[in-house]
Amino acid sequence: MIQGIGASSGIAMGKAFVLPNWEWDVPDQKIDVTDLAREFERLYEGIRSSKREIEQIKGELADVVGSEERSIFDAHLAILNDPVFMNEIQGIIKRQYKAAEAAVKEAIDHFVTMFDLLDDEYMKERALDIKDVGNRLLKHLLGMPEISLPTDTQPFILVAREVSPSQLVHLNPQHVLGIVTITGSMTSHASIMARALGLPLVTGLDVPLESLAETGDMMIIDGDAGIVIPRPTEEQIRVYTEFQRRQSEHRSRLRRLAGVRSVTPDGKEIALEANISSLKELEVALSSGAVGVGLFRTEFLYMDRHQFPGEDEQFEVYKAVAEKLAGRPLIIRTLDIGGDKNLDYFEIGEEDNPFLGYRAIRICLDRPDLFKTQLRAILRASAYGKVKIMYPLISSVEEVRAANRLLEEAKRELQAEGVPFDPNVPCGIMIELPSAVTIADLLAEEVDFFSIGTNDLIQFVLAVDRMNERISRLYQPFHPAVLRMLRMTVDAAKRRGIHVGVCGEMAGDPRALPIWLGLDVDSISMSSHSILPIKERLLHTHRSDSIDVLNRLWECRTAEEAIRLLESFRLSVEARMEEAEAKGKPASHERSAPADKSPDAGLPAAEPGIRNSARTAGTAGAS
Ligand SMILES: C=C(OP(=O)(O)O)C(=O)O
Repeated sequence: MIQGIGASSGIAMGKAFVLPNWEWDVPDQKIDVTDLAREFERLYEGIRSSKREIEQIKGELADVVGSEERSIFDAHLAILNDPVFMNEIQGIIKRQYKAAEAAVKEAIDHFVTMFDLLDDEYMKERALDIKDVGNRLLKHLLGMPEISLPTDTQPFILVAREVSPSQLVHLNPQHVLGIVTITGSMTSHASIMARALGLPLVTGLDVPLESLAETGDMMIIDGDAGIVIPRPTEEQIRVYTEFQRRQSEHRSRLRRLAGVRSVTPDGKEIALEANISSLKELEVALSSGAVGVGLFRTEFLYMDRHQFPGEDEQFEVYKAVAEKLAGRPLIIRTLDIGGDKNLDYFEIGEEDNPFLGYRAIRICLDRPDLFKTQLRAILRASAYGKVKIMYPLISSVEEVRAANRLLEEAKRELQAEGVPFDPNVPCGIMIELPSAVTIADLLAEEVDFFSIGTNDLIQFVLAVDRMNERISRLYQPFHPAVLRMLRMTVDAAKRRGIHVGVCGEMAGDPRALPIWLGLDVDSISMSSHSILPIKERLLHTHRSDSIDVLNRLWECRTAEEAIRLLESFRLSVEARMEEAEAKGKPASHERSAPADKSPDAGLPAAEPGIRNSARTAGTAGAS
């Protein structure tokens, strides 16, 4: 049994397929001075073809993975546009009279060695991106076909020294059970991609590839525990088969919770809503039992296109989402571009600090034409469902008032045109800036609801760029400063009697559940796949216990202390869940659960409650 990093959850059992090294054999070919122009033209054509191919992959992925995963390929496009990378290649062709492919190979080796030498995870990841893009470019220059994996065999576990996101997108999930790589990390692009594709992945193994497995060897991988078992014994196979059976039972149990009310044993109900960015995602959200959409990220409507979407186009999307929700609440967040979300056709310009720059509501207030187009579309959709409007990145009362003035203007226009809309459409704001938290009492007087955007809030309270992997350990959701900000926000909302929800990633973190229950927030909105696992916990978590935990949480002086406290509470809830499961007894208030026949879209591989105990038994026997 080999311990690595469990980078994508789930169990896979099957035969190994060891991926041959995806590196082309490139002859170190020289050219004549008269061939220089031709060689440059070959290079540019190769770059054009590579870009076209990457754009095509992005397009094909639109239905399969989210925007975060697709943006990996934006990083690849950026490399092909990078003057430093290109100058290096052109310089080698010009000065050393090398053929384009030989120059590309030399440039890749140069940058990869340089980044690898830095012994820094982040730089190693950039090296892998350069290798990936470089290999694609070489493929075009050499006129080679895509490396394909076998499709005529039984589904297999892919074993490789490393895999690139480009290789992963060409995998047919029907042929691949899981992935093992020698190098990689939790945050590597391949891991992000595997999670999005739902493939178990174990990486970071301290063994040579050759000794790990040969093609055809039986193998078990456990993406939750980060374990690889090459050539397992009969007993290990039996234990993991049993474990898989229990996982599948757990998934069915979770599915049955979809129609159950999310209420604690002592009666506190909290609405579990979904974060979505398209109509397609709404289907998964509804089959996961979401009682509404707490965050519709509209910026994705504006991406992967060449101009701003018009009012009618936006209206059709918002209306379709509102209608599908059939009376359940829908919070539509107005355009939140800038920062890490840029549009090809809207020039923001170079900024030293894009997250602090021209973005979100700042752009909208600066460009009333764009903003009013969206507001009119949302207002028109409000005639078809329970629509609410939410402004992002609010830092002052003036901004709320300025946005509301434009909203009123849009309402007046629609009224004059005789177009139906809800004149009382609720209007709220994201609380994601420390300034908004500190004046939450003043803001609460101006709006109908707050939604705490913990992703940005954490980054701004702690001054930690949420996209910078090098400082990701400083991005601490349970830092006492963040916890105090949460308390201040909820207190301000409660004093004014307005609805308060949470819509950042923290909402779906099981450790944070007692915080929301203790603080008494009204709704939490998360990725659809977190809804049922969070609901299962909620059904076994008393609000009174959560209040006790919260009282102790305020005493914690460090994030580490806070996490220890929340972890121990999480485990105590899991013990209760397991006890109930062992007795075959659902929580009293979940007995009326109607059977949900929906497909298991959005469900996680398993939940810690069953995972931990089953694996402990399993691995004890296995080792
Ligand atoms: C939900 C949030 O917004 P974003 O879309 O930027 O993640 C947040 O900041 O918590």
